[in-house]
Amino acid sequence: MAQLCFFPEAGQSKGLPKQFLEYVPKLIDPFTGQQLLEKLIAETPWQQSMRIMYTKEVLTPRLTAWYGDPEAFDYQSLKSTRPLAWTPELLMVKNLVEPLAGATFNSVLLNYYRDGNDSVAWHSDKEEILGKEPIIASVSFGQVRSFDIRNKLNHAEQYSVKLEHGSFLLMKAGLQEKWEHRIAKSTKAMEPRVNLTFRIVK
Ligand SMILES: O=C(O)CCC(=O)C(=O)O
Ligand SMILES: [Fe+2]
Repeated sequence: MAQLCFFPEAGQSKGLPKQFLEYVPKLIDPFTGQQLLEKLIAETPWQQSMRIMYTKEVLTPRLTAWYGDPEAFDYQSLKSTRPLAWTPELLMVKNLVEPLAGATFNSVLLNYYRDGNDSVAWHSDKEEILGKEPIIASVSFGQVRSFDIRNKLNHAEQYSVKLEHGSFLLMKAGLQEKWEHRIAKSTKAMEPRVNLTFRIVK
């Protein structure tokens, strides 16, 4: 794997399980990042999905979109809609992250957090379709948001990384088994943020 910076910036809490995470604050320069952010917000066919919470159906508190190699997996057996075809912008970012991740991704899930009310609740990405010990590469644009992680067996063990505009976060093999993550809502005014999570769907 290429040599990465290990959390060189302030703003990251101490004690992060760095064996499972790599963070590069400036993978993409701010100007290019801003252009990508605006284009992704304007041109992505964003959807708001439903999920079951206890017994009620609720709207996911953010917008999402799914892109990928249509021939790489049987999306019908995944009970999923067909992924959208890669755009030049998404391929550009994919080509940047693959050498850092040491992996070739066949899909990307986009998350659009419109403001501080948008969030993703505690979860780990460990669906069967991602295989055992998945590697996920995450790239963020726009508003800096806190990526919190907590130990599944001891919720008091909690850390956070501030995901900056143009930054890269690698969730390495093993993270999803022991740790959960979230992007919490914020009562402070928040500008839009778009996050790309590159994944390998089996
Ligand atoms: O927005 C983020 O940084 C995290 C998104 C996430 O956890 C996911 O898509 O599974
Ligand atoms: Fe996640």
